[in-house]
Amino acid sequence: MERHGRHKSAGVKNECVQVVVRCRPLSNKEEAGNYQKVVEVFPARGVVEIQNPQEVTKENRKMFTYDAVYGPNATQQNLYDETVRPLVSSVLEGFNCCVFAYGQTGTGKTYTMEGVRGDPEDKGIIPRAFEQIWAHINRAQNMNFLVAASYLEIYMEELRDLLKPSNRGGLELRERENVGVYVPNLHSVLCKNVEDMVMGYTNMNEHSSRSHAIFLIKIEMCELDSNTVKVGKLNLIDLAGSERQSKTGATAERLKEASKINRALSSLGNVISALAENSPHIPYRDSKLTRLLQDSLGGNSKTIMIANIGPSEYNYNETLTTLRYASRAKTIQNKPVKNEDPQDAKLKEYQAEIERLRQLIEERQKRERSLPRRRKQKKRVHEYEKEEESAEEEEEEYVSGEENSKDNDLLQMADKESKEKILREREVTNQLASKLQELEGQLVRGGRNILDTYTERQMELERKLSEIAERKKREVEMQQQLELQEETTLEIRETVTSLQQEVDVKTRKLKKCYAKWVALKQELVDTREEHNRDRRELEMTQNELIKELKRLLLIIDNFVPAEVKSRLTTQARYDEEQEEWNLCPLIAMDGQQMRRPVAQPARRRPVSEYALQQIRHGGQETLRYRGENILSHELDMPLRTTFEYRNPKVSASLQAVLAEAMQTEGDLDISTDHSNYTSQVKSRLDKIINRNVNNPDAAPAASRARSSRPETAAARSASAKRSTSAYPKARGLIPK
Ligand SMILES: Nc1ncnc2c1ncn2[C@@H]1O[C@H](COP(=O)(O)OP(=O)(O)OP(=O)(O)O)[C@@H](O)[C@H]1O
Repeated sequence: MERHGRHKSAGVKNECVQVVVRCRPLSNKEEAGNYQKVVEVFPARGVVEIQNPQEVTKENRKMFTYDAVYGPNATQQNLYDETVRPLVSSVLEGFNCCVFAYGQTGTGKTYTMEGVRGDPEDKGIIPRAFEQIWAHINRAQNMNFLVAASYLEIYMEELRDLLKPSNRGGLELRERENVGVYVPNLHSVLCKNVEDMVMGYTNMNEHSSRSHAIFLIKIEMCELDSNTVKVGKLNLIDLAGSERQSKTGATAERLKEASKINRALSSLGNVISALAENSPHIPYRDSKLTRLLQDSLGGNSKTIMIANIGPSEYNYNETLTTLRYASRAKTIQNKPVKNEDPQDAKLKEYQAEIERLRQLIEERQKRERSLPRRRKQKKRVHEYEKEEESAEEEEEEYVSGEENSKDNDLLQMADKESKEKILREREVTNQLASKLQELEGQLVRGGRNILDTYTERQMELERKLSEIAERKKREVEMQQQLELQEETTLEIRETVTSLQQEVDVKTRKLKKCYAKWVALKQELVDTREEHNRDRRELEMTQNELIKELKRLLLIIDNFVPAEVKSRLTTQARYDEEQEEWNLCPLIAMDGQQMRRPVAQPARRRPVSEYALQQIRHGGQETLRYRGENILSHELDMPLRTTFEYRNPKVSASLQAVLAEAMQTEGDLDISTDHSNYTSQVKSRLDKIINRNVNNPDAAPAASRARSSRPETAAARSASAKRSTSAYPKARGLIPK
């Protein structure tokens, strides 16, 4: 739980609002009413637990953690020493600090802030803070202090001066940069000692428990050696009790009052929530209370919120609300800054004025002292002059006697005037001296208490107390950290348990999966073997089929005419369903089926001569030759028509060979029988071919003439083929 020492901007240490919860004992009334306690506090851990009285189960207990928690047995001294004393020490270092007590009516806010008057044991925070401040001032060496106290209340959104009741009505809130929110005409009393402060405080008008009472202490401090000034401010606030309207007693006036108080308190709640949620808009301006607390909540101040609660089941809802508010307030961050050398410090003004008055008085006193001396000197000079002039005086006795009496008169007059002047000067000096005394009286000189052994022991005790407080705070923090860690450990343990269960389930699943995997693996082996068998069989079948195909292709290539073959390739379609090959009709370019033209049914067929003769001779066999169209049968379109027929081309070389065979060595005897003629031609051809093979240069002229032309690659391969065979191959046997 890192609550202190968080830095936000360079140089300024952010500090969270410190939240302390104090639970009072059951009141006599509550005990008499036999109300149950629903609140339990654990100061060592900083924990408060609250149980819903309607549903008493362990799950219904709500737990809240705070910076410190005090139960019914905690003393005022404990609370002060552990939480407020360090804060007041900060005031004396020049910080703005604030302590405010929040809670439902009758939960002990006034008891905590003021305590029981006249009972030194039960003194509250305010009188104890006075004591601490003055103990510090009385011990501080070489320092001047100016201590001012004000006391005001906010009642139904109206500010009232509790130290000067005549000041009522005219008080307003103002805001100034570097000063913050302040009340301009608020009466403040300059205190010279602790008695002044306590007297002022105890004699003041008592505030209503339905108003917010704010005690303001401003301490200006000046170190005489360095002449540096610091200003510490302490706001001690006893808020009005938050109360349910149903519990207030329902007079119209009371309801109006309660609703106004609640509005101010709810605006305080809204400010706390907005700050806790880091909202961009903080509604400080919603009420005078929140405006006054502006610096204390989220501003330049160190703040302690004391949330007072009661333990009774009767107040369960209000207590829960207070605990929730307090919990939210924990997250509010303040930015306390030391107020060093402020421009508006009165102390500096006072010191300058005192200095000025001192110098003035000194000058006047000097002048006063010098006046009678001057008068004596003047007298002596006058007597000497008189002796010098005595001789001449005898001669002119009459005249000089007259002048002498005049001089004496003048001297007497001067004496009288200077005496008056001296008296006047003295009077002014006395006035200045009394003013100086008054100003000096308002300034408090530190270090009045001589550092005797008692004071030293007291200081030591205070040091020890603050040490103990610090340790206790650390203990609570550590305890809270420990609890957090325990919680985390528990969570981890739970997670581990759930993980173990998960592992068990997964192991079972894994085993099942493994068994399946083994079975599948075996199946795979079986399937693979079966597949191999099938494949071997299929390969054998494929080989057989390929053999058969080759045989059939050989037959097609060699014995099926090209056009039939072409028809087969273009028109043959495999019918997947019937698993057989069919010959489809030809499809024209336009996608239409090509049909053989049919004879026009209306036109008559030409009748043959034979048929005509038969008709003439009255033959009965003419039915067959009747003139009507007998071709109703649809035939396939031929691939070629007779128009497309071309004579087979005989290659030029063969033609040349044949021509030579026909021309050379005389005419062939065509009259002889056919076999003789054929053998003659054959022997001639053999001769020519042998000659051509042995002597290619002696090839016929036509052939030579062609070979003299540059040979293309195709021509070269054709001639190579020609040379391998003596005869042109039969058409049907030419390999495709
Ligand atoms: N911690 C405590 N120990 C003993 N008595 C307490 C404690 N807290 C409060 N009380 C007593 O409870 C009563 C109510 O306390 P107090 O008047 O301080 O409440 P309050 O919150 O200020 O009420 P209101 O909002 O009406 O001003 C007083 O009699 C007071 O002595």
